[in-house]
Amino acid sequence: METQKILTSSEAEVERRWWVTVPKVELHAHLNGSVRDSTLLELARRLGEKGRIAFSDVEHVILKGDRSCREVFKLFDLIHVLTTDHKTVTRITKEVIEDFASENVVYLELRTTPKRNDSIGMSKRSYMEAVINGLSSVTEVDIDFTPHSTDHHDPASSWNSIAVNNVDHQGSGRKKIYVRLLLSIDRRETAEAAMETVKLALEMRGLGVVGIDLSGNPSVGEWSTYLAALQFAREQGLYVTLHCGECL
Ligand SMILES: CNc1ncnc2c1ncn2[C@@H]1O[C@H](COP(=O)(O)O)[C@@H](O)[C@H]1O
Repeated sequence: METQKILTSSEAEVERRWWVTVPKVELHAHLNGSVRDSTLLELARRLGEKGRIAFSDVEHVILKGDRSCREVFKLFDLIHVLTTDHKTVTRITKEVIEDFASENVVYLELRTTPKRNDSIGMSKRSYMEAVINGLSSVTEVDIDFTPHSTDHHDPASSWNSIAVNNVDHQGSGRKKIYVRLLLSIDRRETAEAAMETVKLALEMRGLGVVGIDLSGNPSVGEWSTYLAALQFAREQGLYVTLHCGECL
């Protein structure tokens, strides 16, 4: 039987650094699941100062290591309270891309749930505009997030008013990351909201949207609610990814 060598901490650190240098493809990143702890703590502290949350109650929740499935979805609810405004969505998108690139991810499929929040004038569309603004504002690395083919480009689309900026300093020796997007349907959503997300994804194909994701707490909702939207997505040529029974 093969025995596994136990690494000393300095050997483990050498190995970790080596893995960072390896070019990688990341196919399963959730935007709000990839936010820096330091950013979450900063946002929580700010909301605490405004009296909207008790910072001391959430600090340990953010920093906790191992989490049960229930705790994971509770944490997502907290993260959404902290991040769901246009400015912060733009900020976290930029940071998440730069973090993946710094770990030598060269191709990233980033998924996120377009969210509607009438109290702050947020629609699913304006949420996604904030994401695109985040991609456009990446400065630390070169980024390619719009396919160069114009197959799905509609010159009359209102998305044209968004400043889309593929930054590419060819030959500069800078890191480069290709980013494509998936729009997620949360299992708490209605059939109508799911369909709205699919239609938004179709409009955004020229902006690097390649698919639809069904995610959210697996103990919530019925498959039949999303079926029509997912079938429509497939008929229209979008890829579909499903979370299924990862934890119960
Ligand atoms: C066992 N792992 C998982 N199973 C199911 N859904 C998950 C998940 N991990 C993340 N999400 C989904 O992604 C959202 C956070 O990112 P966005 O707000 O979309 O950017 C979570 O609220 C959940 O709906």
